[in-house]
Amino acid sequence: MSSLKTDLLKTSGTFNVLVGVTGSVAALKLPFMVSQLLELSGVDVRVVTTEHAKHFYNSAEVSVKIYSDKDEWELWKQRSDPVLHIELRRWADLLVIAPLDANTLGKIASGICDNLLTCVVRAWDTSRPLLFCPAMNTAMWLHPITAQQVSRLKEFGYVEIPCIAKKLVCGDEGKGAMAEVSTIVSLVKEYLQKPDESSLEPDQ
Ligand SMILES: CC(C)(CO)[C@@H](O)C(=O)NCCC(=O)N/C=C\S
Repeated sequence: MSSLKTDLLKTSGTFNVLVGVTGSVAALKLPFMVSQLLELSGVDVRVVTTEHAKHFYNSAEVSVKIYSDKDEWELWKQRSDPVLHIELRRWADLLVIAPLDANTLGKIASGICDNLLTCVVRAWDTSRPLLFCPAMNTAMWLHPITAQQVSRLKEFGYVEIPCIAKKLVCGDEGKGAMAEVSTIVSLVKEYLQKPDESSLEPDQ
C-alpha cells in the first residue's frame, strides 16, 4: 500500500486534526502551530498546503506529513486508486484552515475546488468542525466582498477564528493579522473535549 495511503489510517482514540495552510504571510507560523497542536493529548496532525503557502514556511521544520497538489496525482493513477482529498476528509475529525488567505476564502465561498485543499473543503462532512482563520492585508480585509464571503462560510456552518489588528508585515496597521496561535490551539482543544453529540443520551 502506498505510504500516502498508510499515512491516513485512522487510529481509534486519536483525534485527527487536518491543518489547511494558504498563501498569507501568516503561513510562516505553520511549524509553531503544528508543534503546539501536537502537544494536545491524543491529537494527530496532518497538513494540506496550497502552492502559494509553500513560499512562507520551511517544510523541514514541520514534523508531520504535508500533502500538496502533486500528491493527489501521485496517489491516483487508475480507477482502483484511492482519491486523496476523499481519504483526507475521511481521516480528519476537524479541519482548521490557518491562515485562510483572501484567494482561498473567495474560492471556498464560491465552491471553487481547483487544488487539494479546496477539494477537501468542497467534500467536507459538515457534521465535523471546520475552523477558518482569515489573514490578509487590511485593505483586502476591508474590501466589502470579504465580509460577504466570511458570512457565506459561516452559513455553511464553518467557524471563524477572527483576524486581529496588528502592524502588518507590509507596514500597514489594522485588522488582517491571523489570530494568535494560542487562540487557534485553544479553540481546537475545545472540540477535543466536546462529547460527540451522537453519543449523548437523549433527554429523558
Ligand atoms: C505575519 C504576521 C503573523 C506577523 O505578526 C501578521 O502580520 C499576519 O498575520 N499577517 C497576515 C496578514 C497578511 O497576510 N498581510 C499581507 C500583507 S500586509
